[in-house]
Amino acid sequence: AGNGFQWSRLPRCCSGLAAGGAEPGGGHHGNRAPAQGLQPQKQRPDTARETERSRAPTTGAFVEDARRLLTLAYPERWPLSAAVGFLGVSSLVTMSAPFFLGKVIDTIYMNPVGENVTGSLTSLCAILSGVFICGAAANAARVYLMQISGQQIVRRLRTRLYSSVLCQEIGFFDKTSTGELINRLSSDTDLLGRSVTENLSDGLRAVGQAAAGVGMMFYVSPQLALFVLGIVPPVGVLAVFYGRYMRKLGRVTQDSLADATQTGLTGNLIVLSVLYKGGLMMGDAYMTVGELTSFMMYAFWVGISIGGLSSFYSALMKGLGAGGRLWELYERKPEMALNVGMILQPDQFKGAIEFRRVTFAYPTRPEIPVFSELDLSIPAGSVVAVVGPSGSGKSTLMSLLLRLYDPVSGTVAVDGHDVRSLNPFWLRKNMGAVNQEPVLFSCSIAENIAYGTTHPFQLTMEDIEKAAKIANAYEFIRNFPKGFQTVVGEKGILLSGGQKQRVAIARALLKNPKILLLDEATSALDAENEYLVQEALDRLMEGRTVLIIAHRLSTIQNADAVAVLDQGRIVEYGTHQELLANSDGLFRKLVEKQTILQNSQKHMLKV
Ligand SMILES: Nc1ncnc2c1ncn2[C@@H]1O[C@H](COP(=O)(O)OP(=O)(O)OP(=O)(O)O)[C@@H](O)[C@H]1O
Repeated sequence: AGNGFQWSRLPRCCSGLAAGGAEPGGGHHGNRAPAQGLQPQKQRPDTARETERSRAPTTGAFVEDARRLLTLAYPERWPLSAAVGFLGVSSLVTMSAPFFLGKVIDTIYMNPVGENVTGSLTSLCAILSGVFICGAAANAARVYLMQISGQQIVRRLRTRLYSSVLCQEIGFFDKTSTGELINRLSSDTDLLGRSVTENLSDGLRAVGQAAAGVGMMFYVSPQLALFVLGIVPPVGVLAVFYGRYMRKLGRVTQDSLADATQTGLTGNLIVLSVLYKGGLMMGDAYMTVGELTSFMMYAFWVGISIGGLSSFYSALMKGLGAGGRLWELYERKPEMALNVGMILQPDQFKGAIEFRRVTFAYPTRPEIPVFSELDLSIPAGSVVAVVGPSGSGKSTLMSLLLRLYDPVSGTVAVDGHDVRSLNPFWLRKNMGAVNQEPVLFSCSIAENIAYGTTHPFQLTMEDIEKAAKIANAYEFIRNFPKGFQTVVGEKGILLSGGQKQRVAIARALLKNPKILLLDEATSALDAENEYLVQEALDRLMEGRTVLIIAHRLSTIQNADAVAVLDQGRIVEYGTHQELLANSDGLFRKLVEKQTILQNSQKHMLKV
């Protein structure tokens, strides 16, 4: 770490897709099998919980969701408790305001004519101003604490969710779109975070204020309070019928207008009735003007609080809805455990590969088999080129070998061991992959080269430079003003195709895998770049078992054996010469097609 890299910035992709995609040091799963001989494989996790979640929501599920929410908020219990305390103070001040404002009005009205009210009015208003300022300060403290706690909860939630996403099997990403995952991570976490903080405190405040408001209405005038409570239900019923009638009259799009009219009508009727009854009571000297004002203000607060409760309810439901989607991802166990299973000792690990009667279909298309009873053997240390028409499954062979997917039947074996029994983390650590579009990350070239090695902390700048030299990448990297510290942009966008490939080759060289998977998908490299990449690849291939998706005749000619893939099986297998000798064979036809293509290109160039 002393050479200036920011290791913490290296992406920790659990799936290990890139040439060096394995996570150094066992990652955060921590259940890495000890490196001694064969280790037993653990049971595959069940997905029962997932099925359970997809059922219709029940009271049990609701309670369970609420429990999860509370667990999430638990680490923030102290700031949240303080916020609830401040909430109590500010609500108390808010709810005492109408009472004291009523007193101020009575002080003004009730003083006998000619008496100086300045003294008592000034002190009352000064005290009240002080109390209101304290209430506002308590409210500010509540908002601050709620915001901070909410952000902490969202951060924690996002971190957990993100690592859960990284640990899923590849099939999961075939089914789930990136946009959906980003939505889960950004807006759903935000909704949920807010529902346990802001919405909950708003809800608490609404309940508290409604209860206090009703209580104070009774305190100020029990008679008027009883009268109001007596007329609210019938007026409410009236409003519902009126609203329905409006809806029938209007189109569906005018629903909100009908609702608004209904609310306005209900409120106005209630205010009118309070003024009527209160006015009569004042006339009979049962009530002062200040008391009637206080009463009206409390009635308003009760109305506002009940309105707040309904928006709190809808916000809470939104939060719970977002939670339902989040927990599913949060608790999803990958169908393929990442870091359990056998690890082969160096003396047992030779790198022989065998596909035995493999039948496979992608999980998203189970009805379309890619392979049916496919057999292929690749002896340790040999180079086997796979050729075949587009879509015949050449890349799929590699995916099965990396155990990104499991076959439906048959086995994929490394040194005689079914890859399902091997530790995927270990397996991927010992496989390198270089393809036309290498996976580069938006960090420095040095970090990209070092990514995926077993002990990145022990690497020196010399190691990285040496790998870059062998990969024919050193020269172009040195020519950048920042050299190895050049940041390559998202997916390495600031590098050319050939440069990206050479960085990927340097990365694979450092990783030093026993098995190499090459996909030389027809790339649009110019002659010089192609030569440099080919030379680097030749160096990389030395002394390894290589499975190569071949497009160039030169590669096919140099391979120890060529396997021709068609219709889900290996239809021809042998050396280049042997296959070429079969005039009816598919290989011969593929080569002829390519030769024709090359001739036509030559012809076009001459013209
Ligand atoms: N993730 C996936 N989910 C579903 N089907 C897939 C997936 N990846 C590939 N396929 C399908 O599987 C078949 C084999 O694809 P594959 O990419 O292995 O072929 P290929 O021989 O490498 O093709 P090419 O030479 O064009 O790259 C194709 O029909 C393809 O549409």
